[in-house]
Amino acid sequence: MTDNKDGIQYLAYVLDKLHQRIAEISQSIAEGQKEIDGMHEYYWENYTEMDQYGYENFDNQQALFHQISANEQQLHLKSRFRKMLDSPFFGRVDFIFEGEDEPESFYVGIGNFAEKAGGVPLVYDWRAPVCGLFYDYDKGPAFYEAPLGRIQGEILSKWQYKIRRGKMVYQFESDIKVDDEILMAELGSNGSVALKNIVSTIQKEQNAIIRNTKDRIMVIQGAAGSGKTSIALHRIAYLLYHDRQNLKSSNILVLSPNGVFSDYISHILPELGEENIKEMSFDLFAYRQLQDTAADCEDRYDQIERSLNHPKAVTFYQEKQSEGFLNQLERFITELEDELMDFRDIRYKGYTKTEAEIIDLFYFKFMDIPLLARMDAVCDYFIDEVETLRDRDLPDEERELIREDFYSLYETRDLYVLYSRFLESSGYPALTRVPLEKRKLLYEDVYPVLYLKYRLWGQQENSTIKHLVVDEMQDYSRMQYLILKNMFSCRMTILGDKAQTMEEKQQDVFTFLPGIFGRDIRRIQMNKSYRNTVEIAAYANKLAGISDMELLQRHGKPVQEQQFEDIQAAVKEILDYIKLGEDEFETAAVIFRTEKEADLGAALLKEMLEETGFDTKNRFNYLHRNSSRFKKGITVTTFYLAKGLEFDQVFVIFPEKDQSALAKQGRYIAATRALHELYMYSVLTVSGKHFDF
Ligand SMILES: Nc1ncnc2c1ncn2[C@@H]1O[C@H](COP(=O)(O)OP(=O)(O)OP(=O)(O)O)[C@@H](O)[C@H]1O
Repeated sequence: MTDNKDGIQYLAYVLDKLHQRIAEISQSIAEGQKEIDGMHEYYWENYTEMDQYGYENFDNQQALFHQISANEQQLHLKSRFRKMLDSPFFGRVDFIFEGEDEPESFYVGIGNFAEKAGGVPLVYDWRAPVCGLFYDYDKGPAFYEAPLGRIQGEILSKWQYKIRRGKMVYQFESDIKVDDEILMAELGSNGSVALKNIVSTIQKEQNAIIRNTKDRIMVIQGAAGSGKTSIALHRIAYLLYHDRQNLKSSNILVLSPNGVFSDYISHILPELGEENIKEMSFDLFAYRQLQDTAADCEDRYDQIERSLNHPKAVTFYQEKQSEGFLNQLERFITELEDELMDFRDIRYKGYTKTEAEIIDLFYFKFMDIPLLARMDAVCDYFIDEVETLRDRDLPDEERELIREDFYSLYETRDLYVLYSRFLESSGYPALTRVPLEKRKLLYEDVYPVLYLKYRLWGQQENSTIKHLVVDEMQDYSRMQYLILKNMFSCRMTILGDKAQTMEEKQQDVFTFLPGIFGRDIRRIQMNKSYRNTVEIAAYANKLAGISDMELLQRHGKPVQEQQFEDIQAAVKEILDYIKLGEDEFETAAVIFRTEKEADLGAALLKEMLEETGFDTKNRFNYLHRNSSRFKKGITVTTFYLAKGLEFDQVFVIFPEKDQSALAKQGRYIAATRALHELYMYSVLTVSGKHFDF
């Protein structure tokens, strides 16, 4: 045994045991593989002689599956232990259980590790109940919730360790919370192309969200850089660990803003020893759902670009997502019940369903079925009657003919036509009358049409998803939440920041979410920012008029503001400040207002960088709406695509003359992407050449 109160000795001990365990697992995997090969061989040699009922074959297959799954589990374990060789633990709590004399030491790491399977852990998974002590308390009385109830006691000391490549970098006893030197060191480090795991420095208020299993719907309003996305992902890891029986990674869905963001967060769960989860953009989902209504739908980005480029052009975006519009749509749906129908008798080979009978079925017997799906029920009822009377089933072709007859009682079943009619009747321009393949919906119409679709056709609830995470909650309208509520009746973690709304007006979803989800909602506010230096956060807060943010005392270079004639001059200036050499920064971003400006800026910057010999092939990235990767080096993009990401240095280039509310939000979103250095440039004109994709 070793002295488990001495971090360095304990490290050596744990590393030794890890090596031993990895060697044992490797051997067991090799033996398992031999078994699998043997089973295959046996099968091929004997399958012609196996019993005629297939019992032996079935037994063999079961044994084979069992062995393959055992091997997969071993491989998974081996990969986790190998990861732990780099840094087996990062914390320790010495805790005296109530009624005992001697403290016990609990080492905290990214996973459980015991000398033997099922043995007492040498290191505890950060998600284990006892590890709550590490995140929630300082020295003194403390407790944690174990499966059998609350465990009381006292923390005698708490330690923090930084171990890299199996070597102790530093260790110290911490009297204060984890909010200390290690946190500062972590925050002071450079940004990378993936969101980092924060297990070693999770803060108390963040821990409370991560470990909350009580509240069905959590809504987290958090300032820029307060760790919302990090927390959401750590929370998923925590829930997967705690409810292994019922919750699998395939039961969780994240609604994320775009592909690059998905890539950016995709490393965390595997890093925490969990499988990755499904991600989807709501827009993409909506477009797929509307494929049989319109061949194409406009992007949200087109909507933003239009608002920026043609601020005076008439747009109904806000109006069409509003509660008033939705109420109008609801009234229209009620009127359709009557107006859409053109009842008459339906006849089939001597059998008749009279108009009166159809009306009775339609408005009474099947009244709970959504309008456009209801006639199927009436039709099935009739077919059933005919089949009973004739005492035989009707062929499929005949059934289809009858069905067509029943469908003809609707004046139209085309959603596009119905929605257009609604627009006209409510005083909006109608949609252009074109065949399906030429139809393109404006972004402002996408969700109203989807809403109409669900109200008229019904919406299937998704029962495989047991937990839904909605990131960037401020970018979803009330209507979108109504749709989500009908799609998912599961638990939800909804997070975002009203100050980062991508519209002229900030949206506080909390004004309408309780009305949609009821009182089950737990609201949490996080005002502490971890990403930016004090200088950057203070500057950004001023831009957005925020005064209640708590700043972590990490200082850096003052924000530099400058004005230039045009984009070319601004981009030229950047060359003098970008620090992407060795021992310097890892990531820098040049963030523009619109696609056109980013396009131009990217072309200019690339050319100028090439002249200096910069490796643009590998370290220059123009991030546009179809990109799916975020790379190290310099990224050029727009503010709306930079959302959720972070960079060591950020250069923001916006036209001076655009002081619209949306451009202001854009400046705030762009500025809060900076970890260490921020340069705010304004340009008087935009001119020059374009980027060649
Ligand atoms: N407890 C913590 N320990 C170390 N780093 C942290 C902690 N909490 C947050 N961070 C860091 O702060 C930065 C911001 O985190 P994150 O991106 O999760 O915030 P956010 O609230 O989603 O931001 P935004 O809304 O601005 O996109 C990240 O670099 C993250 O690693």
